[in-house]
Amino acid sequence: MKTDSFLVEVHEDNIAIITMDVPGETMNTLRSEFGDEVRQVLDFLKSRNDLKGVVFTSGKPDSFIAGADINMLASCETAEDVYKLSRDGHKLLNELASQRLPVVAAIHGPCLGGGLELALACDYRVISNSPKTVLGLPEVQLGILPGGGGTQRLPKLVGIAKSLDLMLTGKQLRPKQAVKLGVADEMVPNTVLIEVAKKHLAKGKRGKVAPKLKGAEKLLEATSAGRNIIYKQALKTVMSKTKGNYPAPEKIIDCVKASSGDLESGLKLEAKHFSELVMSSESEALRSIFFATTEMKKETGAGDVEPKPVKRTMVLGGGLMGGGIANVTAVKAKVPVRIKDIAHEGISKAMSSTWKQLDKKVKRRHILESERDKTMSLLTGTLDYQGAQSIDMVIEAVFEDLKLKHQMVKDVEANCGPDTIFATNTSSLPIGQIAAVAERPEQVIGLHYFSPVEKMPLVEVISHEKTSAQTIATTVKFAKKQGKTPIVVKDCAGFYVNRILAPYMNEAANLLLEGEAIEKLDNSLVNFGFPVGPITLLDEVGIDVGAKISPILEAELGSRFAAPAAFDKLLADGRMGRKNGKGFYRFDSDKKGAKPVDESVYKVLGITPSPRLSDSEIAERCVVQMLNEAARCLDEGIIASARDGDIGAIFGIGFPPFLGGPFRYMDKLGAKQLVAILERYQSLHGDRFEPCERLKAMAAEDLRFYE
Ligand SMILES: C[C@H](O)CC(=O)SCCNC(=O)CCNC(=O)[C@H](O)C(C)(C)COP(=O)(O)OP(=O)(O)OC[C@H]1O[C@@H](n2cnc3c(N)ncnc32)[C@H](O)[C@@H]1OP(=O)(O)O
Repeated sequence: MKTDSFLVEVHEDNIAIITMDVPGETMNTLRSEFGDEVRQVLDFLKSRNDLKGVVFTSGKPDSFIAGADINMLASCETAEDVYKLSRDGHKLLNELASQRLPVVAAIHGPCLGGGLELALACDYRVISNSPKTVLGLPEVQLGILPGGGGTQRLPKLVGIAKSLDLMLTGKQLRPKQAVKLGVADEMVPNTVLIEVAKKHLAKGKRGKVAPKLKGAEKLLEATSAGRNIIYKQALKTVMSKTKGNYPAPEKIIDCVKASSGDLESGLKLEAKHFSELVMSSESEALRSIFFATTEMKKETGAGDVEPKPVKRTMVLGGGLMGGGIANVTAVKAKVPVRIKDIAHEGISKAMSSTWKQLDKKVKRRHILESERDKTMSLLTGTLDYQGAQSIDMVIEAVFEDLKLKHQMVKDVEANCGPDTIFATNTSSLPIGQIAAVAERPEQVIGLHYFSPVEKMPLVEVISHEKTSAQTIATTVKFAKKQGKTPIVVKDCAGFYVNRILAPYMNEAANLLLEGEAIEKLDNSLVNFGFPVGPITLLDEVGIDVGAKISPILEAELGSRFAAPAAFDKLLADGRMGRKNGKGFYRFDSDKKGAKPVDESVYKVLGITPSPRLSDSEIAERCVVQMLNEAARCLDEGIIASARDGDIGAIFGIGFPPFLGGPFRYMDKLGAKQLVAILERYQSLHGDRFEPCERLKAMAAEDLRFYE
């Protein structure tokens, strides 16, 4: 039998193979409109007494089911609609689970969210050993919880501690991990997936499963007192991470608590919490990030222009940034990269950091030794440009000095091929100025990575006036291969991310000089939702780096960028932050946990801390500076859209994801309200708070950035 999205074939051995293949879609997702089709399938199974079992699989070449359709969730108008959706799903999955035939899910490719919940309602799960196969319940990353029975079925299968870990982090399990945890029963090559799945059917219906637990986990999960310890610890960890800004994790814990009772009550509670979360502003914001990044995956950054292939690359400079860029080029993009440095030490340092990272993965059995060696063979070093003619893209990561960068441009043009792209990883110098000495300025582009390169998801691709569309498209495509989310921004001091970060950091510095204490400043912004506070960030980035960038921004963009003069005193006192172990915090303490403030810094700055403001006042003063500058960037066309501005701030700075980025947050506040706040601060603290024209115009007409 066949419906639009399901094909049921009965093989000679009387085993029914259900293949899900939603027409016209790249990936299968679960939608309420499939309810009738699933019912027809279940009725068909019921009608065939001759059947011995069922295998459920996907017709998509490299994916199983990517979860419930997020668009469908986003279009729900009331919590009641969502509740019904969840309960309808529960009913169908309960029926699948309780019908007389054993069912095996045969999984190859992503099996996420509702996809895994469907698989959990089956008796067994056989998965392919392909790196494309991942299993997980990532709903928490969308600000929701598994609403298809996952909060009840997973704990029954693998225990509560493992379930909480999976659901609270949203992590995706590779095949080996999935089998080890007991989420999947067997891992086999994709070519024999269906055959092996069929073999599991011989075991019949599964019945109740006792999670395979060991040691302390077993002891704790056996008693209600023990389970309470696990819940308490989970809540503590969650709260320390979320600062109460995300409602989903607490509700996940609540549902898992209910999983030790009867299934139906647990499912009802799950549907209730799920429906409230889908309607929450936090989930709306987090969903917007999913939609934006999915959209961005398809964009070239330069319209219809075809990118050129990048088969060979060179990185200039084997320092922290250069080493990181070489790493993602080899590890993620799997493209050969030559690290050119002036000294052997630079090259070997860069190569050994990638070796260490890969070797750790070998030791944890995440990759094979042969994979490590294959990746390492993509990394080579050189002190000169010999053989550089065939390089398609050079990425320079040398010292921030215009003269030096000019020399690099000239060297590359003299030694590489006529089509070689010169990408500069400058964080502050205008690309147009770097390209000024180029014979082929159309092949010069900015490619600004964030530190640590291996971890930070964003890159800014900066075109200057003469950059060609093909250079942009090629660079954007290559950055994506490196696993990055690129935003294309215009050439201006600070580009987008550092430009909106600078006034925020300066405001924190102003507050410090007004007497607010260092920990209080950091805690205020961490409680607001940033991953680290501004003073910690300054220590991490380097006080000297901040001091170098500030005058460039001030000269190009105006006095609102002036860094507090007292900061010169810090440099005079030899304070650069973590890199030289001397900054706002003490780096010499071996105590675990938060680093203590280096109290002597107050003396250097000539201040005595005397906190006056509340956490929210501190956060507001810093954040509105960032918002005002972000609106200016959009107005000036530095970023192409509010969406790019939101993704840039979230992925580059860690702007609180639950607020959806600065533009969505401005829409939430309302332009009128934001302008009023800025004007109040302007009257108190001066013109650096003057609202930009765009915001004033939007306030006058009550406009929003997003429809
Ligand atoms: C009731 C339940 O508990 C609730 C849920 O299940 S909520 C959903 C939980 N699932 C998720 O969060 C997974 C979301 N998807 C992803 O993370 C990624 O798409 C992926 C890892 C599965 C694949 O990534 P990748 O290979 O890069 O492909 P990607 O471009 O993202 O997606 C391919 C297509 O599938 C779509 N898609 C993937 N997952 C989707 C989902 N859950 N809902 C709607 N569309 C989805 C994308 O929009 C894209 O559509 P397009 O081809 O028309 O642009």
